[in-house]
Amino acid sequence: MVLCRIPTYQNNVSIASLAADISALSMRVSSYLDANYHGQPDFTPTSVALPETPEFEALRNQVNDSALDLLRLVNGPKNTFRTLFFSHMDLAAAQVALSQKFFEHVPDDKVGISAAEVAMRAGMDEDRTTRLLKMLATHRIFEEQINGKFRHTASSSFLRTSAFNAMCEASLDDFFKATSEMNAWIEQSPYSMGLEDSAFHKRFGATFYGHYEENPAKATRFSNAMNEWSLIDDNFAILRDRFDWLSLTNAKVVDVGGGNGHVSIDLANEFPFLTFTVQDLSTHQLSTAQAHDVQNRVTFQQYNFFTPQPIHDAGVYLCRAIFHNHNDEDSIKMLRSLIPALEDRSDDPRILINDIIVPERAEGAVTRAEENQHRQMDLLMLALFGAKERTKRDWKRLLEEVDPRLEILSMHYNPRGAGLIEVRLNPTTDKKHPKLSA
Ligand SMILES: C[S@@+](CC[C@H](N)C(=O)[O-])C[C@H]1O[C@@H](n2cnc3c(N)ncnc32)[C@H](O)[C@@H]1O
Repeated sequence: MVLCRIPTYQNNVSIASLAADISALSMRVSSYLDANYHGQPDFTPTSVALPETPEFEALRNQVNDSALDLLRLVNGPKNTFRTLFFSHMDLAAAQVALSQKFFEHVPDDKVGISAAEVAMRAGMDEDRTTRLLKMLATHRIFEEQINGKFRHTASSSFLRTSAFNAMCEASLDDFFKATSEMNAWIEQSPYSMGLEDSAFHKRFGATFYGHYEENPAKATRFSNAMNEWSLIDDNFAILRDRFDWLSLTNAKVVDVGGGNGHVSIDLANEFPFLTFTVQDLSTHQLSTAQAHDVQNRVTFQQYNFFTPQPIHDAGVYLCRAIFHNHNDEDSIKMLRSLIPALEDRSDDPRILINDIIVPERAEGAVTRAEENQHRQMDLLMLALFGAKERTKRDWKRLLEEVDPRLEILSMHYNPRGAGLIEVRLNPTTDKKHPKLSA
């Protein structure tokens, strides 16, 4: 007798079971907000900001998984895809609203303003302004009142006031345009990827940073966006708290590819005994540095991280968000450029990698909503740089290939973004016959 294995699906959920989950989870969210004196959010511009604690994030992610599944079941594939595959129209409305400054033109009051007035302030025609505003209002980004005037909601008000709009604009401008070339680029380059072999390069005819060197206004917007992004993915907290800075005997830090040095400046403010050298190739990045109060402890140096590291006496080589925008081949070159600076040292220096550690898959405490955000970053790195975000296994493989003596001392996953990997060069490991790491 042949026994057929019945496939099991993780997907055995029903509308009723999801509704029950959502109900229970929503009560927990609401109680959490009450217990922490947060107030309950609504769609008005004065709505409370949500907490960003790990407990709240975990709840929020679970609600997302269940609520999105419920919508998928209720809508079915046809309606789900109708919305998903046409969502670039929704994004296009936000793209124009950002570049035409709709969020600033609508006043910060309860009365609102007509589409004709928004159009006049934006310097464009009323017809298109109305259509774009109406699309946004379907997402509760602006509210269209019965008298036809548009006023702010919590979401539109957020984009009016938050510096996060620099990241939204960069995403809907350059990133969006580059990503739309992804399939054409893969057809052209099915087996390779890199800075000059990417969807971005195909769209703009230059590498990401090359394009920004030629467009200083865009470069400034990106630099602002990066500053703001660090608030969103919470990677400064992990950098500050998950490495024992106080234990350092050598308090000299080199921030490799440190941009305008904002991370070093923040660390310098937290730890007064540390000194920093911020290295970057871009003179534009280096020129926008604002070290102010800590300028005697934060210095800047132009340096290409594909060439040998010139500073051989630092205690920490910080590499924040510089590998995720390079493919493996380039990342290996960058790390190998550091090795001579770590060799024959009695003070046991560290490499600190502050980059995303992508979960292998959504399981256990990792929700699909959380994995989706990491995967968005992974594919963004693919589109912009022909590069990747890496899983724990990818990081181990990469470091082993650079030099078998590189030893991972700790890895801290961050559900909201960049994690932290502490690495040292273990002098006792045989370069040719490494110990097999666990
Ligand atoms: C994603 S940004 C990260 C900046 C900073 N570490 C941070 O976390 O905000 C990457 C940085 O690498 C710099 N960069 C790119 N190519 C470089 C190279 N060959 N040598 C040195 N820096 C480079 C860019 O100018 C940019 O500032």
